[in-house]
Amino acid sequence: MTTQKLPFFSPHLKLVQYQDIPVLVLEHSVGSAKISLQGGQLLSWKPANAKQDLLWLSEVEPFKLGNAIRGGVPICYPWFGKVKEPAHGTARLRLWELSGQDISDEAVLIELALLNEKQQMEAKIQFHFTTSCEIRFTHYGETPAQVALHSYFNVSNIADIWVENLPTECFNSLTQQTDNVESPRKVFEHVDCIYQAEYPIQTIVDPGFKRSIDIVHNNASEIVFWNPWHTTTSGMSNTGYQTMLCVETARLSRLLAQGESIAVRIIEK
Ligand SMILES: O=P(O)(O)OC[C@H]1O[C@H](O)[C@H](O)[C@@H](O)[C@@H]1O
Repeated sequence: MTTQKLPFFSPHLKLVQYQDIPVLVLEHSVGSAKISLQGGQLLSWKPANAKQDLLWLSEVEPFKLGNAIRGGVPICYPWFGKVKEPAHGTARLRLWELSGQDISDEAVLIELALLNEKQQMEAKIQFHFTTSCEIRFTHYGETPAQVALHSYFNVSNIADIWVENLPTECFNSLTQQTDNVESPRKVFEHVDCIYQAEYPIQTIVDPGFKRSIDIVHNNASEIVFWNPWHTTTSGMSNTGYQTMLCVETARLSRLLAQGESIAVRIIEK
């Protein structure tokens, strides 16, 4: 991948170009992160001393404007899924603006805004990096909206990991039926299901990477759980599914009201 350097914002934050896509790159003592301005999408988060990225990003991602980036934490907004075109809403395809930053020795806050054609704020996203990373999304539009923080987690091998603290019932989007499922849950086939957000924390246990990841949801109503397995998926190689798992923090049935926020905190243990 070629990167082109653009003007520096601060010693810790710079803007680079990944093919067509402008990307903020943070290098700080709390860790390193990359945020695409298309989509306001966190692409990478590696806390200080972490051996592996917490987030998965497709190794075949073409970084083309107007093409949804496969990996990181896409923001699906103002709708989720294929209820309308484009799938998962327009926010992941649009350019967001850097609207604030606050960088101290112990913490970094980066804020991006999604503006409409009248320069009014439709939505805001705040990334708060400390020893963990919190992503907080706020909806400002008048019309109630859906949102999903569609996190792709980086795992050593999907065959060896499991997820703790999910409910034992979910809606299977593939069969359109409610299923009873095991908890802790392992993934060994195409899975696409929606859980009620009964428990605010899930944990991905990954013995291969010798770590666990806590996923702490705030103000979610659903958790979406997805791995495409061998299903052909745009922007993903045919082995991509082996090293990723999506556990998504969502508001699907209970729409976000104007001014309301949803957040996820990602903690490596
Ligand atoms: O291919 P995309 O539009 O990025 O969607 C990727 C996936 O997102 C969510 O996890 C949905 O539940 C899946 O049904 C969908 O396949």
